[in-house]
Parts: sequence; structure tokens; C-alpha cells
Amino acid sequence: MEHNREFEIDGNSNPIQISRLALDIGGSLIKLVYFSRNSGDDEDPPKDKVGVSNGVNGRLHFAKFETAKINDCLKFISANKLFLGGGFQHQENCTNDRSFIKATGGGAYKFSELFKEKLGISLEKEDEMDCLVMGANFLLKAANQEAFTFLNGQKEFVQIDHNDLYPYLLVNIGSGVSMIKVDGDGKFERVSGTSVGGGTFWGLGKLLTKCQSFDELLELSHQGNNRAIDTLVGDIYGGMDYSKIGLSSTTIASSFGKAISDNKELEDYKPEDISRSLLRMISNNIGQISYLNALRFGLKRIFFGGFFIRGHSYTMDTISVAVHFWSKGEAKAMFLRHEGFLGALGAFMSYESPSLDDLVVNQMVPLPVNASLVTDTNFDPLKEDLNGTESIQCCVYRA
Ligand SMILES: Nc1ncnc2c1ncn2[C@@H]1O[C@H](COP(=O)(O)OP(=O)(O)OP(=O)(O)O)[C@@H](O)[C@H]1O
Ligand SMILES: CC(C)(CO)[C@@H](O)C(=O)NCCC(=O)O
Repeated sequence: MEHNREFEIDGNSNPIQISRLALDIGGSLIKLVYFSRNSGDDEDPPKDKVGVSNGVNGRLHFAKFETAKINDCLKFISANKLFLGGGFQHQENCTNDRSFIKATGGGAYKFSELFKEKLGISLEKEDEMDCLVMGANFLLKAANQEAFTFLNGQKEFVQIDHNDLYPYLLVNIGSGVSMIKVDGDGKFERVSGTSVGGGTFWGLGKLLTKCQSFDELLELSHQGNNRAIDTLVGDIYGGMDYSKIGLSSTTIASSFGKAISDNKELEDYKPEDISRSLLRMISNNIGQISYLNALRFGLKRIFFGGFFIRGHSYTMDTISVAVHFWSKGEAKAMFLRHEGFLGALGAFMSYESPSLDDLVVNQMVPLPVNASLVTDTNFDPLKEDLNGTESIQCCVYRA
């Protein structure tokens, strides 16, 4: 298991009450989102105009596992009774009253039998693109301090105007990359994609550096210098800029180009330099393709999600610079704090019929303005990244 928030135990050592669980089972990672009611429900839920309580206070929890370690995920769900505490039961139209959970991503198909066999759970499949868009729209409308720009090491939160959100380009960088033009709730088109994504960085990086984990590879990139392997414009132009076409001497002319002329073997390069060049190559490429797609449809805003980003400064900086450079400052790259959880959040929100006796959790959108989703007060989004280690205080409204 990795990067999971310690499962909360209340004062009586009882597991917290989980009311809803949803999964996004991707090519690289499984993402879980689940809601827990506040223990003792000590905080008053919001009341309507006549003072009637119409919501349930609780927390949204986020967790992730490597897909290759799906058994750890199954154990986590089982040990913490994430589907029993409030898993939904089919009522009318029921297929023999089994519990089910909403799941999206390719693994919802691939591992369907495994969930049934090991946990007795049926996965109710939701379309991956639908879920990504639903999760992104929800976060952009309901969460405080969700979207931010990142340039020159500076993170700046962007105030989202709900009436001026669409259209935008959503670029989800998972194992592969999907580019989706979003025009409204449920209104979107996947306009492009590329197989050169997070899986490429991790896969090639693993082969070239012998790193054992993604975090190790990312950490290495911090210490590396891409000039050791990339051919820069200056390397070709005798140290000069090629200003006539807008290229400075430090611009990368050819990623990994030096490996041809250096007459070196793989072992002669430092793993940190390889990691840095690889990260830069992939981030740059995604930034450029994203911009070209934004240009195709006249979109000014590009939101980047997916776990490739991991709140990593160098990745975000490279993507931002690529978008800025190619669009001549016209388009803006923005990132999302819950970057990797868009699909899982979308699946979470796709539950339709409330059926719990005491805790009726319904669609979380639309939320009353200024109400429901406020970030954990102990969490400083400017300092920390969200990697599946925190929860969000929220209120879920009754139908
Ligand atoms: N701990 C980690 N282990 C493996 N990969 C990680 C980790 N953290 C971040 N990543 C990166 O995130 C990528 C996966 O991102 P994400 O979970 O958004 O996509 P996915 O759903 O697995 O992929 P896809 O949507 O293409 O099926 C990996 O390919 C890797 O680049
Ligand atoms: C296949 C999916 C959608 C699975 O999440 C993703 O990995 C992806 O968008 N890959 C890129 C495929 C392409 O458009 O070339």
C-alpha cells in the first residue's frame, strides 16, 4: 500500500462509518474515493431557510495503489469494510441483491471477476471520459483553491468564474494521455490523445536508470541536469542563439541527442540526468500537443490532471513553459490539486439512488454556493501536494 491516509479509527476503536466508495482502476494506479460521516456528527450540518438540516457532514478520503498490487487494494477495502458500512444495495431492478461499487477505468472491466471472486462485489462500470469530466467540473465548481498556475516556481491559485468556465481543454496525463474539449456538464469530446505519457516516463525511466519506484525516479530528476544528454541549440550553433526563429542557445534542439555524439554507454550517464531529460522531453511534448489542440478549437484554458504530474514543480514548470512558449502567452496551463482523482471522483458522483437509512448521500452537484466543499483547515495547499494522503471536509446534501 502506498500514500494512503491512515484509516481513521474513532474513540471506540470502531472503523469510521463509510457511506460510499468509488474506484478508478487505471493502467498504472488504482484510485479510491470514499466518504465518511464525521464521527459523532459533532459539527452541525448546514440548515435550510426554515432551519431544517439538509446535509450530512463528513470527509471525502482519497487513496491510491499501484494497479500491479491490486491485491493490496482488495485487502484495504476488505479490512476497512469500505463497502459494507454503506455499500449500496440494488433495490428495485435488483440483480440478486448484491452489493456493488461504482468503478471506472480499464481495470473496471479487466478486474471485474477478481472483485467478485475475492470480495463478492460487483463493479458497476462508468465510462472513463464521462467520469474524468464529471470529476473535473465538480472540482472546478465546488472546491476551494483547486486550480492553479505554476510559472517560475510560483504557484498561484486561480479564481474560477462558474459562469465562464467553458469551454476548456482537459488534459489527463495518466499512463497515456487523453485530451478532452469540455463544453459543459456532460458535454465534451475527446479530441486527441497520445501514448507518450506517464507510463512512458515511468517505463523508460525504469529501464534506463534501474529505479525501483516512481518516486525515486521523480526524486532523481530533481538533482539532474538535462544538458548532459540533450543537445541544445547552442551545441549546434557554437554557443549562439538562433534568434531569427526564436530559439535561444539553451533551448533543447534534440532530446537525448548527445547520446549519439558523445560516444558513451548508458552507464556513463548519471541516472539523475537521464531522469531529468526524460521528464523534460515528455512534459514538453504533452505541453506542445495540448497547446496545438487548444489552438484547434480556440481554447484559452488548459487544465492538466492525472497522476503523472504529482504536484512536481519541474513537470508543471515544463508544461507551463511549453504552453506559454507555443501560444505566445495566449493560452494558460492550469493544474488541479486533486489531479489524479478526477475519474474516481466522477465515479463517486455517478451514484444515483440513495438507499441508506440514516445517511442519505446524493449527488454532490449542484452544491449551494459557498457551502459544501471546503479544504481541510490543517492542510496548506501552498506548501503541500495532495498524493492521496488527505481528506476533504465536506457536506453531502439530501435530495
Ligand atoms: N506511485 C506511483 N507509481 C506508479 N506511477 C505513478 C506513481 N505516482 C505517479 N505515477 C505516474 O502516474 C501515472 C499514472 O497516472 P494515473 O493514475 O492518472 O493514470 P492511470 O489511470 O493509471 O492510467 P490510464 O488512465 O492511462 O489507464 C503513471 O504512469 C506514472 O507516470
Ligand atoms: C487508453 C486510455 C484512455 C486508458 O486510460 C489512456 O491510456 C489514453 O488516453 N491513452 C492514449 C491513447 C491515444 O490516444 O493514443
